[in-house]
This record gives sequence, structure tokens and C-alpha cells, in this order.
Amino acid sequence: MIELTNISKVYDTPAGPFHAIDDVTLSIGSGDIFGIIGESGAGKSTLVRCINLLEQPTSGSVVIDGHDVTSLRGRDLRELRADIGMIFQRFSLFEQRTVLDNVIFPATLASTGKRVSRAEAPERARKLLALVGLEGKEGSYPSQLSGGQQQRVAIARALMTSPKTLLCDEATSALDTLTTSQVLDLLGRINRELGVTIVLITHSLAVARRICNHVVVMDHGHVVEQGTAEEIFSNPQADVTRALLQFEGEGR
Ligand SMILES: Nc1ncnc2c1ncn2[C@@H]1O[C@H](COP(=O)(O)OP(=O)(O)OP(=O)(O)O)[C@@H](O)[C@H]1O
Repeated sequence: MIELTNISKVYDTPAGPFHAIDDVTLSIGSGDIFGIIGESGAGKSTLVRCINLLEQPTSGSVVIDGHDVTSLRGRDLRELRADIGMIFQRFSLFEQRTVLDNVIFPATLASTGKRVSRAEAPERARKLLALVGLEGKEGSYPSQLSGGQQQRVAIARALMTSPKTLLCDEATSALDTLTTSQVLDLLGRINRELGVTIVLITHSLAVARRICNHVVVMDHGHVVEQGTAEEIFSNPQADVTRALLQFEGEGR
């Protein structure tokens, strides 16, 4: 269980303090596929980066499985991050390394290498590549793969340290509809078969509706609505949710 309580994040900007996140409280259950939706600039990325403390909240607490991790530093913080994988819109692969070496990478880091030894890393990486449907691509370079395949490599790499949670920041935004659907199916399978909790940022209600069991809607740094995906989509309360639904309806 991930519990964010009264989280705020204030950036100092030339124009003065800017409240990117304003007093957000929410709980993410173990095994959830938890969607965070909202328009660009709503604060989705900032909030999710507070979970693994890539952003230090200005105030509030982050409690994971009963442990307050908000002030972790050094080795303890690195341990926490090994437990929380992350994938991004732009895949963030090493272009000069093969697919296999990209997936092995976390095993070569002092911070995460303890989770998987260098000796067992190639075997584990091959198994993960098979899990994400990329058997036979071990020796390819990222530029030789499609966007969907590159995101699968990133997913395999994120799973290398056996994380309990996978944070997905607009992970399908650069992909076409069919590829998005395949990557969402893969994330669903990882959730079911490996028991990994998935936190999914998206500006697309269709994506959230397809895969998430619980959804929060953010607007200007606030959570304006939360509930089961079913509740949010069948009976939206917030103006921003209605606007997103209407926009997607028109886009169909
Ligand atoms: N380092 C920073 N300094 C100042 N302002 C920032 C910083 N990082 C983010 N912001 C601002 O905080 C707000 C929230 O940004 P964030 O990236 O969390 O939004 P988002 O909902 O994820 O948007 P998008 O979908 O476009 O990625 C934005 O207005 C952004 O400009």
C-alpha cells in the first residue's frame, strides 16, 4: 500500500512560488492498476515522482507498506527505488547498447545490483525479454526496434530488480492505437502474473478505462475526483473529467 498524505510540492520560479501539487492525499492498494489522469500541467508527473522521491515533497508524507519513506537518504533511498520501477513516454533506452545490455543495466549499478547479481543477470534478462514478447531481439539495438518494442525493452529493464510497483509516466503516449493496446495488455499481465502494482499516468481516458481499477483526476495540482474507473466514467462529477470525456467522445 502506498499512502500519500497532504503532499504539496512548491517550485521556486522567477515569478514566485508555484504550487505544482497542493495538499494531495490518496492511497494506492497493493495489486492496484491505479490511473492518474488530467490535462497537461495538472501535476501528474510531479505527484508520481514524489512516490519514489525523485521529487522531494515540500510537505506531506509518503508511507509505503507502513514505513514512512519521506526522509530516506543514501542507501535506504536507493533500496526504495529498486522496489519501484519506472517507465517513460520516450522509453529512455541506451542507443549504443543492445537490447540485452539495456535490460541487464540495473544489475551493473551499485544502487540496484544487489537485487540481481551480474552472474545471473543475462539469464534473468533473457527470461524477462521472453515475458515481454521480445525473444530473438536480444542482440538488436533500440534503433532497430519499433516504438512498441522499445517500450517492451524498457518494461523488461524496469522489472529487472523485481519491483513491487511500476510507475508508468505516459508510457503509451508515443504509440499508435494498436501498439498502445498491446502494451496495456502486457502491463495487465505483469500486474496479474507478477503481482506488480501499476501506477499509470495518462491524459487519455480511453487508456485509463481500458486497464485501471482505480482512477484519480487531477487539475491544477489538486485531486478533483477519485473512485473506481467504473464510477468515474459512468458518473463524472468534476468539470475537468466531463471535459476530458466530452473531448474523447468527439475524437472518436
Ligand atoms: N522543476 C520545475 N520548476 C518549476 N515548475 C515546474 C517544475 N516541474 C514542473 N513544474 C510545473 O508544475 C506543473 C505540473 O507539472 P507536471 O509535469 O507534474 O504536470 P503533468 O500533469 O505531468 O503534465 P504533462 O501531462 O504535460 O506531463 C506544470 O505547470 C509545470 O510547469
